[in-house]
Amino acid sequence: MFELSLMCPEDCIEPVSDALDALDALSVSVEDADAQTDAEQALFGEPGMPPPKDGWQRSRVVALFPSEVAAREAQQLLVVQDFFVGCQVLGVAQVAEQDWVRLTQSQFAPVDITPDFWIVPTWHELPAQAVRSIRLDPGLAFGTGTHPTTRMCLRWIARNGAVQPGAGNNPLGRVLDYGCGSGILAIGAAKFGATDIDAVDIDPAAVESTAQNAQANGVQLSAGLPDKARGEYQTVLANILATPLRVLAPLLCAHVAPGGHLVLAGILERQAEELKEAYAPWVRLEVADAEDGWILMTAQR
Ligand SMILES: C[S@@+](CC[C@H](N)C(=O)[O-])C[C@H]1O[C@@H](n2cnc3c(N)ncnc32)[C@H](O)[C@@H]1O
Repeated sequence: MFELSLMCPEDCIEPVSDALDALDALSVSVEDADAQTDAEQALFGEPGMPPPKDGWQRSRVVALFPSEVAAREAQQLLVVQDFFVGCQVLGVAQVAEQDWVRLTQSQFAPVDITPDFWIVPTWHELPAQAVRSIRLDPGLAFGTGTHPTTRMCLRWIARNGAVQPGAGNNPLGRVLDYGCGSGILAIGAAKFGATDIDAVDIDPAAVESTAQNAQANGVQLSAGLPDKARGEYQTVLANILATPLRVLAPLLCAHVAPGGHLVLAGILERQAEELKEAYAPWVRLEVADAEDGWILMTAQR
């Protein structure tokens, strides 16, 4: 394949990108031409929302074509357009062949939650020390075990789910994973002996992914949209973000059985007080763990 690289000011990015699409480019990407230099500029947008601007004042636009002829034809047509004034052709170059599957897979290694509890991609051998493991491949839903918020929840499950010798029922009891993403927390709870588990998410793709991952791990759980959460649970896990967690406070607390545990993640250190206040009418939240600026907050009803 061949890529056509252009330099464009911000106000030309949209017409140039549209024209490249119309010229059958396989893909069009826009990068900060000053990336990795002192002039680099971050463009922050809200998760799930479009970026605040089309690009940077000096943007590198790269279009991929199946052949050199197609790339050069696109170049010839673009340079005579009115909107191309102010843009510049950087060149046409062949893209080296890569094993993309291998390259992607190499970025995901097994993750240890505790010395003997691991998250392991399916293409990896199980580490010898993995007494318990979750087999999970990166997919559309959040939760591969690499994010500190997920890891802290899983560490809590490992600490609290291990059955003491001679003890009867599993201490996690009935479990609700609220905002289940890939289902990693619900599956983790199952791996630590929980048998009655509901996993819910507002995103239908996450619900689908949770059901598939549960099946691949040989565990039983019930995945669905949030209205699938019914009644009281001994353990309620919610790794979302501080703002939705504040809004969800009455709902989540209503699902915690008397004596049960509430486990919240997705909270930054500086947000601890606002979360404590939001949950104060129902429970007393405490910081139970911290990693890379994120905290885990828990409470018992
Ligand atoms: C950070 S991910 C956590 C995924 C997984 N539980 C983990 O710990 O890795 C948050 C998930 O919460 C879901 N979510 C966000 N707001 C929600 C809401 N109001 N109700 C239910 N799920 C929600 C998102 O769709 C996303 O899948």
